[in-house]
Amino acid sequence: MGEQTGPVKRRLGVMGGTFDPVHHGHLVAASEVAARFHLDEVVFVPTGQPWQKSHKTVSPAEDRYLMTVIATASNPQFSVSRIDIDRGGPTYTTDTLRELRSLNDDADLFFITGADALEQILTWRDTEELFSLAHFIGVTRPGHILANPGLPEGGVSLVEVPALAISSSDCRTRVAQGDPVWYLVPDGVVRYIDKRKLYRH
Ligand SMILES: Nc1ncnc2c1ncn2[C@@H]1O[C@H](COP(=O)(O)OP(=O)(O)OP(=O)(O)O)[C@@H](O)[C@H]1O
Ligand SMILES: O=C(O)c1ccc[n+]([C@@H]2O[C@H](COP(=O)([O-])O)[C@@H](O)[C@H]2O)c1
Repeated sequence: MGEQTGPVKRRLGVMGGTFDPVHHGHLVAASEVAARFHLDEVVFVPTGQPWQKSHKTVSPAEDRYLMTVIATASNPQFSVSRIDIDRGGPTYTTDTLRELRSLNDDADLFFITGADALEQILTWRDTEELFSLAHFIGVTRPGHILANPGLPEGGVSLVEVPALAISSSDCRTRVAQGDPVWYLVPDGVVRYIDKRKLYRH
């Protein structure tokens, strides 16, 4: 009798973030991980309420969602999900991944995170469950050391991506000071920030 093999699973990348605004660092990280890990798709998931940023002012979820749609629209491998925004309440990645698993039962999930976020991951909610829901991929980010801070053996891969020293906070500060953000964020996002007068204080 021949060996029984199940159907080949889709490989779905998940890029969670506040995306206030989304910038080329996010897009390059997603694109590089998609290529290295042979992902079929990367879904960007803007946070609803990022509870660890509750001391900061965060732009309305609809603005962050629309900027993410604009930034990813030209790439057929990228999509954007509203699940964290529509769920309401503080955003926990365990909820995100559970929901994505039930919506994509034909897929294995790969959660993409920068070195700074990976450093903090043990402070997230329900960390024991977290690593059973997806494989985690930590990517390099200028100014942060990419290391596995005691995370489960085999549950995390560390990947070097082209270094882009861009952060959303720096983009917000630049707009507030009247400095350009052209080429730090996609052109459509520059125009959206301008149209909605975001980050001007
Ligand atoms: N330049 C970058 N290179 C690689 N990963 C990045 C980069 N910028 C952000 N990330 C990762 O993308 C995810 C979402 O990041 P987030 O939306 O918080 O952007 P940010 O630039 O870190 O924002 P802020 O400056 O407001 O904290 C996180 O996992 C973060 O580590
Ligand atoms: O699950 C948690 O407790 C948790 C705590 C902090 C951050 N996260 C997730 O980490 C991703 C990056 O978050 P941020 O705040 O750096 O944009 C995003 O998907 C967040 O929902 C998740």
